[in-house]
Amino acid sequence: MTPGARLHAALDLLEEMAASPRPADAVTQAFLRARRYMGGGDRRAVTARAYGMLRRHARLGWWTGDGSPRERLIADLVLTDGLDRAALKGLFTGMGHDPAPLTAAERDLAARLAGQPLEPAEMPEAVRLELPDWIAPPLEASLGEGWRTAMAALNTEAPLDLRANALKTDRDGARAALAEAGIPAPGGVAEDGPLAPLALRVHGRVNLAATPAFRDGLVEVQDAGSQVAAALVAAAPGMAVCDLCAGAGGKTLALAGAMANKGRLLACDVSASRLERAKVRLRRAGVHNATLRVLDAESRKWLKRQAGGFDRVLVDAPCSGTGAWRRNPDARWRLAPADLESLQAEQDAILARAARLVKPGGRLVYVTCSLLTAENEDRVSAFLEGDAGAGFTPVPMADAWADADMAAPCPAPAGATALRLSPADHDTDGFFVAVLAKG
Ligand SMILES: C[S@@+](CC[C@H](N)C(=O)[O-])C[C@H]1O[C@@H](n2cnc3c(N)ncnc32)[C@H](O)[C@@H]1O
Repeated sequence: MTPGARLHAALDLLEEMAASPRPADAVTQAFLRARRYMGGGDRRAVTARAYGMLRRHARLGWWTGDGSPRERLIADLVLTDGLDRAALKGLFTGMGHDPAPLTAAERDLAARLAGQPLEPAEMPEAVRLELPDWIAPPLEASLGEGWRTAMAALNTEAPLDLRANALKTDRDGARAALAEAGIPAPGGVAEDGPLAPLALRVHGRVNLAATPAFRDGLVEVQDAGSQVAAALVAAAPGMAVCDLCAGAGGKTLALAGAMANKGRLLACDVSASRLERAKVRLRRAGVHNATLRVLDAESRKWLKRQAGGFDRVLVDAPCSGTGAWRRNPDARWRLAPADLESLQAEQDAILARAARLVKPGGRLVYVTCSLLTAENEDRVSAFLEGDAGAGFTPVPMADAWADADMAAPCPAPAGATALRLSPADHDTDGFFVAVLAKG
């Protein structure tokens, strides 16, 4: 594809994203599936432009008066790439698959923006930080002094983190298997990921799904922060463990590894389709001790019978996903204040349901990928103060960390009863973990 044709394809992708209620990654997958003729370099260039522009969405909107995807693209080429009029003309030729030549109004826009910085001093802070106005205050209140740095880190591209599957290999074995498949680039090595003992980190885009290391279940894609959250469950062989919001099984897989396939692992979710995806991943990873259960209207009685049956119950709660904005840069624009309110009610209800499943002497582990106190500390406090939390006490994070057998030192401050991870401070996605013991 010519450079102009790549821009045209990026524009088509951005227009599809703008018109679709679905998340950007789902739209991108469908877009690329429908264009199998595109080579690897073209795909990378097209998605890099589209995702880069998603990360600059508010700033480009500010400059273009919430302009169309095409106006934003022109603004991006001028403000980010520093292209001049002649360079734009060379891309917008209208020939072959290049985009149509600039109109008079578009030429005026490019002239107005020429030589301007992407972030001028007069740009409002929420725009500069790529935040919807309503969420800036609660994020600032939740993160305190370093919130601007945290927001900037949250708007960068996330690396690809993998977890070596302890059921099949160790970290060095997985690294060697990846290297054999040319991952990362030939001659490079997958470095150790932060904090989590089985984490490997790969920079740049790679076709992981095509490697034997992935197909044979030696590695799974999982952010290092998510790996830490799963490790803090401190699941061990022979235990009964329930992953109540298992989704597509990211943490279930890690729990199965920690249990060495021994004991009972129950993975539940309200979404049958996510559990279907978990099934495929569990099979590939060689997990034999997991049972999957879709939670529906009929499940109430069944769950009652499970009361007091588990050494560990993990609640990886549905949440705002603010901590994962590096991976889903469009998510911040799809979140509304009302979502946050209903999520908190859901989190309280799931915690109460989970509490009944824990054995005396067992643990309830509450996890979100949110950075907001309202979904984290406030939910744990509400739980402990309410009837559902009677008999539960928070485990000091240093103790939970020691129980999880982590090699790295505990990153939580001394005396903390919860762990907060963030891209700025820990180089992971944002996560919150609280471990609660049942007396
Ligand atoms: C953060 S995601 C889970 C991610 C998953 N644990 C992983 O590591 O890949 C939250 C999940 O909670 C599920 N969920 C929402 N409401 C639920 C409920 N009432 N009970 C159980 N699961 C629920 C959602 O379908 C979603 O899959």
